[in-house]
Amino acid sequence: MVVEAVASEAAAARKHTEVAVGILVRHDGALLLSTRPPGKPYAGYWEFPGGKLEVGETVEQALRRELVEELGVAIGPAEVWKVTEHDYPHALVRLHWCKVHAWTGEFEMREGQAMAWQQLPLDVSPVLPGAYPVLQWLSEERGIAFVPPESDS
Ligand SMILES: Nc1nc2c([nH]c(=O)n2[C@H]2C[C@H](O)[C@@H](COP(=O)(O)OP(=O)(O)OP(=O)(O)O)O2)c(=O)[nH]1
Repeated sequence: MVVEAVASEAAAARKHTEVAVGILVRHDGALLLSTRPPGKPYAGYWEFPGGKLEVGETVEQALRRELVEELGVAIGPAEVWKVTEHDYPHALVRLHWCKVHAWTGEFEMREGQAMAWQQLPLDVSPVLPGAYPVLQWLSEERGIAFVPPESDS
């Protein structure tokens, strides 16, 4: 159908928003999640810390900047582990996921978020649907089943 063809061309032409995301892993394996601040799309949803790349930034640079801005911590080395995409009504995002095992500084919620160290399976919800694939992989690494909630996707 013509309308569908036009819609899919529009989707194909839609520009990706590049996002750096940090999976902070504590010595006991717990993962850091925080809530999205008021005023942003999906406010109150749980997510891994991170944010959009600014012009000229690498993923690692953006992640380092975002974690200082949001949490007040300086991260050690961060390499991209997985890259995923999610098509939200507000944006088509490409998520660059980095596992981070070292950081310095005290956690300070600089944007009024809540934070929680979580073992898998998570006991916080709702979680941003764009994070489901990595939750699946992280769960597989630990031999745990992950079932994405159907209502949020
Ligand atoms: N930080 C983060 N973003 C995620 C995750 N999963 C997921 O789909 N996203 C999406 C949601 C947003 O569309 C995008 C991140 O953009 P953002 O608006 O939070 O970034 P930002 O802090 O740079 O925002 P801004 O205030 O500068 O606009 O990535 C996740 O686990 N963590």
